[in-house]
Amino acid sequence: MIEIRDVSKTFTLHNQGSAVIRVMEGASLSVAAGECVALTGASGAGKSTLMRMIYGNYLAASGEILIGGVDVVRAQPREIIRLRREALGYVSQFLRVVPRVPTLDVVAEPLLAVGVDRAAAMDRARDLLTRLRIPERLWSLSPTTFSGGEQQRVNIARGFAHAYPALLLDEPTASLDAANRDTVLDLIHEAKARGAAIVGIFHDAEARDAVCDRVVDVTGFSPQAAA
Ligand SMILES: Nc1ncnc2c1ncn2[C@@H]1O[C@H](COP(=O)(O)OP(=O)(O)OP(=O)(O)O)[C@@H](O)[C@H]1O
Repeated sequence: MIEIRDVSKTFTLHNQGSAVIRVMEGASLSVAAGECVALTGASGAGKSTLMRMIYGNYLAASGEILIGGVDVVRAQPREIIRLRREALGYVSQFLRVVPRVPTLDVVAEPLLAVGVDRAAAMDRARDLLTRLRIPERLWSLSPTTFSGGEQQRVNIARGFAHAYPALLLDEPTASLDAANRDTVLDLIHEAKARGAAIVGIFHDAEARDAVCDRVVDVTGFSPQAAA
């Protein structure tokens, strides 16, 4: 479901004499439906860079990144937007808060965007907010004023609302208390059980071991390793 073939990445530093730095070469990885793969490697090894290339925020210099048949490397912006709406979810620790939109709508929005009817979308949003222990009195408010941890949990609820076939997780359990961390691990297990292909970065080794089937060290994709 997520197929990465021979991907390389360079950065051109335009403010430093257009210096070109090669950060990745020969990155290949295949993640099947129902599988969760953790990216590991020391700080600076390229975990976030690979995740950003899969999501289409960074453009790979060469290679292919196939998500449900769409090659993210060659896709037009319009196709990437559709892919993100329908097939490719991304859960980070941080919520991009839109002022004045109530929390329930923030969580239900990805479902409404794919045509789920409003009542069903709201039911799913309520269920997720309850499971992630966001008090009901906050549901009608915008998360703008919420605590960091509350915003993180709203973001997780939003990220798990729609059943994306491919899911990227960037430290989804970081700084959560034990009960909410367990809920997130349950949500990951449920996503796997319905067939999601998942790639994640987990600094929490216990959480990683609880949900991941495999670990891939991106150090193996560094240009030195490929040389
Ligand atoms: N926008 C950018 N411009 C230039 N270099 C970048 C950019 N993004 C990442 N890099 C470089 O690419 C390399 C990999 O960085 P990346 O953030 O992917 O590492 P990481 O494994 O996610 O690290 P960490 O665990 O610290 O988050 C680093 O050498 C970094 O300096």
